Amino acid sequence: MSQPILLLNCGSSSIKYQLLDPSQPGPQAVGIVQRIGQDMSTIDHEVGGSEYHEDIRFADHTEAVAAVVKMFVEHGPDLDSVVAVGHRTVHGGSTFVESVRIDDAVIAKLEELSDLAPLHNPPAIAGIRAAQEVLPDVPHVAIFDTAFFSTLPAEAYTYAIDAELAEQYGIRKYGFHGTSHSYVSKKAAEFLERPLTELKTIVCHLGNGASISAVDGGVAIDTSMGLTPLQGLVMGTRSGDVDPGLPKYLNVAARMSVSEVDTMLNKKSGMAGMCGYSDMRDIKTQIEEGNEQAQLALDVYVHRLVGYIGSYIAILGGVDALVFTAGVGENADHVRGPVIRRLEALGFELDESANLVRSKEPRDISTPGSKVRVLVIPTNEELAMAEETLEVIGAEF
Ligand SMILES: Nc1ncnc2c1ncn2[C@@H]1O[C@H](COP(=O)(O)OP(=O)(O)O)[C@@H](O)[C@H]1O
Ligand SMILES: CC(=O)OP(=O)(O)O
Ligand SMILES: [Mg+2]
Repeated sequence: MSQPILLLNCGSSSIKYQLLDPSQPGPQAVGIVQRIGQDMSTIDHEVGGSEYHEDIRFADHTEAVAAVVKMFVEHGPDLDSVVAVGHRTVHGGSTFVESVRIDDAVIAKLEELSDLAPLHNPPAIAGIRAAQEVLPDVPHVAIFDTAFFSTLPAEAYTYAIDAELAEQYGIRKYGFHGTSHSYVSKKAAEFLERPLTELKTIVCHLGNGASISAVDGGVAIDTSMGLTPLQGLVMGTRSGDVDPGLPKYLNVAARMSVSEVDTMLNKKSGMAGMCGYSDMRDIKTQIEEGNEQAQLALDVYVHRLVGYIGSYIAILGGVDALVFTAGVGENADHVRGPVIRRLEALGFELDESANLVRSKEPRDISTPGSKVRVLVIPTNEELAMAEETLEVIGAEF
């Protein structure tokens, strides 16, 4: 019996979606809306071997979700037989450590958590509301980015701040992109034909948002994002790590409010802040055209990443595989190349021509002599979300 599930993955700059039927191989439809909120957005919808593309500006995720629904209406498949919808929901806080069926109380809690994920929970809530309007009679399930990191040891998730304050306000490292880090670390073990339980893996999820995790035997032991998805690596528009003294300094020196500083760090920093471009494709073009600011921005991005990789090798006590995934990790050889070259002293050796190969398949881009396997593994958050959705609705049937 056909039981398609609709999966909506609202990222900060994109919406990825799939219609998946667990009884069928491969998705029935797959699509992506990109560059939401930028000068021009795109939507690509793929069904039964046909591809549909439109260039339209979507100011926000509500407009983008409406366009996704329109694609289904115009080009199919019919959404009438959908049995459930799975939504990527970034911040679960301490309330949600596993996937849940969405009701009004869940939405209210997600709204409360919006302050902690201002670029993510509001789009996810917009996606949930829009999808509930189109498909009011089926269960909607929230799958949390934070869930995979609920295993972090206390020494990794505790901030060195006033313990009572931390307890009262739930201040700790939560970690994000967990569905992807979990999926990709399992895929790495499969690709290497080694038991997950014996593998030390570092996963670099480099998209518009970016995070890195240390996974020991399938269990996450550290990750770069924190209380919010702002901490850690350099991202498209987010600063990642800065001196915690910065808000106070800007408050005094530039008379910026806390909220202005927060907006600056989330939306006007990272690659966009340093060189005016948030998209690694544009940054590549700019560097080729001699833009020195773009080159500096890439150098900062690579420097930060190399530092985290070195730190996670130390925390893991060694590493078997370093994995690149998500938009930048899967596609940007001009990011992977400089990172691996700088890790040569630690036994990493890049196969330069393998690094340039374009593919949607998992692949090894290290030389046979490299002490660490360097892999590119396309993430598939939607497939992992489908499994979660089935588990939640299965338990309720
Ligand atoms: N062909 C490519 N070359 C370089 N970078 C790319 C390419 N395709 C996508 N990207 C990068 O991937 C990013 C989007 O990654 P993605 O994982 O889809 O992000 P998110 O889920 O956070 O919206 C874009 O901002 C762009 O920088
Ligand atoms: C949590 C996060 O940063 O997600 P995204 O990469 O989709 O923006
Ligand atoms: Mg993403």
